[in-house]
Amino acid sequence: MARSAPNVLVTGTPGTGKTSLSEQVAAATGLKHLNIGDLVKSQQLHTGWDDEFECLVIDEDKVCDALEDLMAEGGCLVDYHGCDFFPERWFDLVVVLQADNTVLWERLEKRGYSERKVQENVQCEIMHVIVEEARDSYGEGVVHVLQSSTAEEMEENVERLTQWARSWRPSS
Ligand SMILES: Nc1ncnc2c1ncn2[C@@H]1O[C@H](COP(=O)(O)OP(=O)(O)OP(=O)(O)O)[C@@H](O)[C@H]1O
Repeated sequence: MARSAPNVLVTGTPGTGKTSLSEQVAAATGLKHLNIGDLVKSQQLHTGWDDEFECLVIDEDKVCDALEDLMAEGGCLVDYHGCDFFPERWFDLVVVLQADNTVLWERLEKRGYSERKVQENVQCEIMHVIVEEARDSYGEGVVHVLQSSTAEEMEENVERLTQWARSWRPSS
């Protein structure tokens, strides 16, 4: 069955601005913002805590099961720092946010992350890990990389995604 509204994935290294962007686009378009980190916690879609990486270990199968019906309906804005385990067929647009390394370092430090965790995330950004993951997992025309270091860039990204969602039409 064809979706009546588009599904968008907003991905990128932690701290690049996925949640801030998704909240504003959802408010402007009526798309449903699904913050996967929050969903994992509230619905216990994990297998426990990883001491080494200082995070919950997400149960990818459970997350996909929990999302399947919503994604089939369409109109979802999925916000998560990984993207290779979602079915490719779910998304009409995949946005990868990137931020300047120094800016990202400061944002993560401000959150109270340990120095090691900040370093690992900034390293991930430098190596373009999520961009590569997105390009390996989704079609060329679907993946768009957007910069999100400044408030102006955030504003432009909100505007771009809002316009895109408003002009999207189901394929016949
Ligand atoms: N383009 C931007 N300009 C200025 N500040 C920004 C920008 N993007 C994000 N921020 C700020 O950076 C911080 C992290 O943003 P946010 O929580 O949206 O990131 P995230 O990618 O969703 O992180 P996580 O993956 O950990 O949930 C917030 O304080 C937010 O206000």
